[in-house]
Amino acid sequence: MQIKTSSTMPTSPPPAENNGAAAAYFDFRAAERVPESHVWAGMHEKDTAPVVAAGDEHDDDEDHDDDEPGGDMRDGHAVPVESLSRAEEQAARLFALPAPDKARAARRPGGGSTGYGVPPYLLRYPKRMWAEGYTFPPPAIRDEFRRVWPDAGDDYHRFCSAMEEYDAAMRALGERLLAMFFKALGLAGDDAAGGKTERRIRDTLTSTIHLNMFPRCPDPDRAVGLVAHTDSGFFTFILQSPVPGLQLLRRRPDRWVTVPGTPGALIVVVGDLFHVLTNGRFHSVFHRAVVNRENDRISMPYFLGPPADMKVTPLVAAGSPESKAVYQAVTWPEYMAIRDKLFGTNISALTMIRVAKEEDEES
Ligand SMILES: C=C1C[C@]23C[C@H]1CC[C@H]2[C@@]12CCC[C@@](C)(C(=O)O1)[C@H]2[C@@H]3C(=O)O
Ligand SMILES: O=C(O)CCC(=O)C(=O)O
Ligand SMILES: [Fe+2]
Repeated sequence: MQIKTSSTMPTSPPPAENNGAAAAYFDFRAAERVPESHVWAGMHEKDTAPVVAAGDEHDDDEDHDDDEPGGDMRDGHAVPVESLSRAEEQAARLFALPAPDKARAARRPGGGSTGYGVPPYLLRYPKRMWAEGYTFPPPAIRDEFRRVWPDAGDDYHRFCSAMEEYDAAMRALGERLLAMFFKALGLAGDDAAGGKTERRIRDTLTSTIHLNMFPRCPDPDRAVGLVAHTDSGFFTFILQSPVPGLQLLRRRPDRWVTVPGTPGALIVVVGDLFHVLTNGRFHSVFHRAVVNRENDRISMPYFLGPPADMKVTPLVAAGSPESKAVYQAVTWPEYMAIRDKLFGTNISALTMIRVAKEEDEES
């Protein structure tokens, strides 16, 4: 395996026992120290981007006005909040189950990303992260969680109903946000072509829920909850809880911004395929999760993206100064395959499908 040279990459080879798709998680609860298999050197050292708290940073070249696309989501009742807290509560119950119960639902080799365990892409890193995870597409909830609760009792039903409600709320929000993004880009449905594309994308949106549990950590400076990455799909909703942990990378100068632990706040993370779809006008964002000494943290990122067979083609607004697509059309699986091939290099998969230079650099 190739070892990346960037400062956030550890340099020792992966522990062999962690390479299986269904590798069991380390017993975080019992850990009094961070074992070598989970040590990420250099993560929080001076050579990486400094960390600031949201609100403490100043940015002169960006305007924060009331016309931002998400502006009118704030009033009214965009999201049923009880559904979100119920889902969080049920996610916590899932992770509190005995290890063998969770292990019954382990990812199956070749089973894609569904199941309990490290997502395949993250397994390629030589070190493990301080997290447990469970990934599933919402239509599979009932089948998937029979593996955890084979008796299909009350716990099973409570869990499944909570996840289904969470799915309904997030999907509705995703559809509304997509409409706002299209409007903001001047691609809204007034003209026939734009409207048709918008509808086609909205009506075929696929979603994936990834439940993360980041256990409290005896040495948070030497561990990583989730290594820096961009999401590959269109966009991701990340509900915030009182325990902070999500950090976003702001560029030029690079610094990690800690998202405050505001319960009920939803962060929208733009992914690579939305970057492609909007022809680079919406940028995908690097983000990561850090861990802390005191508290467990649960997150439930909700990923929205195109169906596997949809070629994502850059949308170029009529009458905009920019007149040609700067990215090649790709499907999600094609994009993942490119990203996978580039693992261990410092080359972004977006660069690989760029056909013309964007005016701003992407180094
Ligand atoms: C729908 C998705 C989105 C996935 C793949 C699949 C299921 C799991 C998601 C994550 C979650 C953790 C980071 C990431 C980078 C990973 O390795 O698995 C994400 C990835 C992506 O956004 O590319
Ligand atoms: O837990 C978080 O805040 C980030 C999760 C995330 O980025 C992911 O799962 O892709
Ligand atoms: Fe992410």
